Amino acid sequence: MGASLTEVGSRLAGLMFIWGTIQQLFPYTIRKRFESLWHRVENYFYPYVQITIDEFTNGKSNEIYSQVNTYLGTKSVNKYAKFLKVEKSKNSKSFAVSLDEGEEITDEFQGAKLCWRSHKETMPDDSTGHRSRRSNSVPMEKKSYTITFNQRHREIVTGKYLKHVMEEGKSIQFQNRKQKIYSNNCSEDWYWYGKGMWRDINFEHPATFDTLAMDPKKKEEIINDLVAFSKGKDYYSKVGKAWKRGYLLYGPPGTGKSTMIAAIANFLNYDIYDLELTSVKDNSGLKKLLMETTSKSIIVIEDIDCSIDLTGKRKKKKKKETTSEDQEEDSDSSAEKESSTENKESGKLTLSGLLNFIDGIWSACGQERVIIFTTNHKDKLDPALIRRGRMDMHIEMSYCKYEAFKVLAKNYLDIETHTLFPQIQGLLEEVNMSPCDVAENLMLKNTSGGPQICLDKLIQALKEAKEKANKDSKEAKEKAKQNSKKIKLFSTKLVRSFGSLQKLFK
Ligand SMILES: Nc1ncnc2c1ncn2[C@@H]1O[C@H](COP(=O)(O)OP(=O)(O)OP(=O)(O)O)[C@@H](O)[C@H]1O
Ligand SMILES: [Mg+2]
Repeated sequence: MGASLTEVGSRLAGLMFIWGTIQQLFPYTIRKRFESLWHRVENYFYPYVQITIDEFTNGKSNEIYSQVNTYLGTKSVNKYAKFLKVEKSKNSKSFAVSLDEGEEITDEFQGAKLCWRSHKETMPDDSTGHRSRRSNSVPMEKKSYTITFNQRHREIVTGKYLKHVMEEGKSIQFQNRKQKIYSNNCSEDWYWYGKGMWRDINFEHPATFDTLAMDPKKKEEIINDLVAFSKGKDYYSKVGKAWKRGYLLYGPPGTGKSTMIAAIANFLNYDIYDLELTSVKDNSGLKKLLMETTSKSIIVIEDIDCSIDLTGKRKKKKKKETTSEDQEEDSDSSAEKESSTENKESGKLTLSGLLNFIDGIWSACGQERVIIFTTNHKDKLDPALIRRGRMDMHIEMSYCKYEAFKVLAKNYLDIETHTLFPQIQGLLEEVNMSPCDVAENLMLKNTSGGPQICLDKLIQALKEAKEKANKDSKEAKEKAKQNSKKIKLFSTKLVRSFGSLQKLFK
């Protein structure tokens, strides 16, 4: 296509000269006829349309250019283009390939053949106002891509193909970017790259669903739910729901709630916003934080029962400092009753503010978002906070059972079976031990020892835990017995004194 263009150009110049003469010599109606004839002749000799995509438009970087650049980079690898460039930016996981200047590549879409060409012009010194601000050794460059195609494919290209290129480019860029974890709770001297209310750092947690120890059926259910969610754009818009999903992870400490969040983030390739509610001043602060989050992200509130007082008052920062008073208040609270009074309270973070954050009208300001709460005490949470629709899936992270142990044994010791497994299975049915504690025993600290040493260590720990549990339950029974004796003694004394009182008054 490229070689014939010069030849066609000289023919066109001749025809333009003829057209100029016609315009001067003939009246309007005749000129109109010539005009339509001219277009036919033009289309006969050169039936192509060309679109230019500049790197910058009106001084601002052109988003389409970068998406086209990424799209063509992946195409060029398959299409055997000869002159390529490789770049790696700070925020991407791997390098990106792109076409070198002057290189051409062809593409096909729904029967249309398209020719892409990369261009670079070095701008003269006085051509731009920005020139003076730049170092003299770095000349200003104008980069662009052109796409040339037969005009009969104009509709396909402008209507569908360019959209396809942009979406593909965007998706490749998204997959290739480094995941981030954002926090709203950082000291002033914390090292950070971002601006605004969130501070970010690269997220590089190795947890995946393969390394997560839990019941395989439950795991599969969660994975299926996540897949359905991530592919659910059309479904959510069809049913008129904001494209978001809430997960409540609950269970004792060390059962893998935080690990599950990391596994979900890695599975979906989403960024994480770790929201520390104790650092949020009031409801409007919460709204501002929400507005600064991006789509395709997970908003996490860990230990939700310790973060905000359900009566609307703020709790103390340290999570373990819940007093008995707090607990009483919690159990009495009801979100529906509160919301009316809380809304009147200004300058505070309230439960109704949090409910609005999750599924109020503002929560739809970004798409494809997952919200995750974690708690050790599901029963302490207000039902309004975790009702379906807000927290769509309630996932219990439980003590380590045999199936979960097998995952840990494979991850930590690289074994799928062992003669000690049946004994461990029996013990795990009797003893409550968190995956965290099981994993600690499986750590190969002395590599020469092999799996046997770790499994023996685990059996020993399980036996000790069993003994302790038996002892504790015996002590508890003994205490209960003594208490009931005391109560009996007290009640007989009470009956006796009541009897003697009755006699006295007779
Ligand atoms: N289900 C699990 N699968 C794999 N590893 C686990 C699992 N549960 C715990 N672990 C291991 O134990 C460590 C602690 O787990 P994690 O922080 O996820 O527990 P948690 O439930 O969030 O605890 P807490 O309630 O105290 O926040 C993790 O670093 C991980 O290595
Ligand atoms: Mg945790």
